[in-house]
Amino acid sequence: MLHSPRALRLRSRSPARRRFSFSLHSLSFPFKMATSKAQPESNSRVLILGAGNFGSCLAEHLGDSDHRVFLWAREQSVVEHFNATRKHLKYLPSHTFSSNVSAVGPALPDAAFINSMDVLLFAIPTQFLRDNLTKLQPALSDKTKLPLLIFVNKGIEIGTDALTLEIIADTCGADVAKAATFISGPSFAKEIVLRRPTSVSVVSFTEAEADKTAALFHQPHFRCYTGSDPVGVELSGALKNVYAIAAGKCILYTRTADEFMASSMLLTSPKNTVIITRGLAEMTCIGTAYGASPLTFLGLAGVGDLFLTCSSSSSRNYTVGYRLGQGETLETIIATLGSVAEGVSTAKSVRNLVTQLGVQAPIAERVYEVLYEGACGRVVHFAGVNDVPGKSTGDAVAELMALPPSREIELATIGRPAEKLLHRLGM
Ligand SMILES: NC(=O)c1ccc[n+]([C@@H]2O[C@H](COP(=O)([O-])OP(=O)(O)OC[C@H]3O[C@@H](n4cnc5c(N)ncnc54)[C@H](O)[C@@H]3O)[C@@H](O)[C@H]2O)c1
Ligand SMILES: O=P(O)(O)OC[C@H](O)CO
Repeated sequence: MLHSPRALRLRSRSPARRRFSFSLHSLSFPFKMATSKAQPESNSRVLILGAGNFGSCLAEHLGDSDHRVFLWAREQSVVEHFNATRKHLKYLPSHTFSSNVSAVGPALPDAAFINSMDVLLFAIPTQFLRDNLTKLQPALSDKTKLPLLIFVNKGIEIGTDALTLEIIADTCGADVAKAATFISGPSFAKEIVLRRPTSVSVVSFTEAEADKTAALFHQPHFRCYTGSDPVGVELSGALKNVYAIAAGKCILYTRTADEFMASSMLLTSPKNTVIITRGLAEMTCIGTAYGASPLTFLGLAGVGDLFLTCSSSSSRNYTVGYRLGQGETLETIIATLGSVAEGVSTAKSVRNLVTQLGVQAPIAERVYEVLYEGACGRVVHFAGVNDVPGKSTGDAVAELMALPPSREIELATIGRPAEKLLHRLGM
């Protein structure tokens, strides 16, 4: 029997958790900051910016919990079709959305509309966030009346190598960045709509904002665990996408003559155990050097999401790797994927970060080289023998295999990027 989602949600809600297990670099931050308006338990007015896979799914999730949800879509046809049929033209096309979800757009909502919201949820791919926040900034200028600000994108901005926290600080100021909350973790959009059990990390520099976000989202099939390391959670979500491309790409080698080499390196059982384990080590090294807590990478947003994304053909990033392995070009894959795979752009920033931080991340570097310097999925017949100029997937594997022995994990806590960021935020 299906209980009413709201009844279940209210019944299962645990007392607000007040104790955070970790503060960035074990510091506590006794600063004054803007926090959002008090949130009602239900009937919040929520504007979701970005009506793609995830924005649409989260609209349904919150609509399910008795909130009044507005979904901003950039396409007139999506807005009209949604409001006429309660169906989305592109994502979940056969699903009928809750009656308390409606679409707005295609223009960005104006300041009066924004100011009537309790919650703004950004489900826009990372590369487009700066532009949209710049346009919305005037509506967010009164720091005493900020809505709850939630970000679910998982990527790093190319060109600047900025985390979302920095993009928010650049466009809307330090107070808004400090109040922002980030949701990340193993969560496929469609599975949330199907009410499959999902658990996520919900983090903010401002504990009260993370608590409000958790209360807003928490349902029996959607558990929220709060935390205070947005830098680590952001890096986790962005980096796991790069390793998912590597994991998808492994499939190539089951059918080629260099199977032996690949299988000894990558295709143990389960197939991508080594990618996941070494990927986690690389993520933790990069994150710790950046200034995040190594523990964050052991959480839902870290190993949890890495494991899911590296193991599932439902993942767009894994699919990119898989299709590269089938011999398709990156251009064709991007043009036909129908949805964003953040790892493709994030691989560029990760390469810069790895160089800047001086850490070892050979898998991430090989992913970059295969995506941008190589044959993009052209099948090579023998490892190390390339049939086209540039880095092939076979060469990448051969290089990884040929690395000298090294320590399994070595964490350097340089922490300069995070320190710089905290300083900018006045923390
Ligand atoms: N799909 C998932 O299961 C999932 C889960 C967790 C996190 N995420 C993250 O959420 C973010 C969005 O993912 P998605 O799956 O919804 O992607 P998507 O490709 O399905 O949708 C992207 C949306 O962004 C919109 N968009 C494109 N260009 C834009 C611009 N210039 N300005 C504003 N909007 C623009 C598109 O119209 C579309 O509605 C990504 O960072 C992704 O990593 C996705
Ligand atoms: O489809 P992907 O690869 O973007 O993964 C979606 C989510 O991040 C999984 O948690």
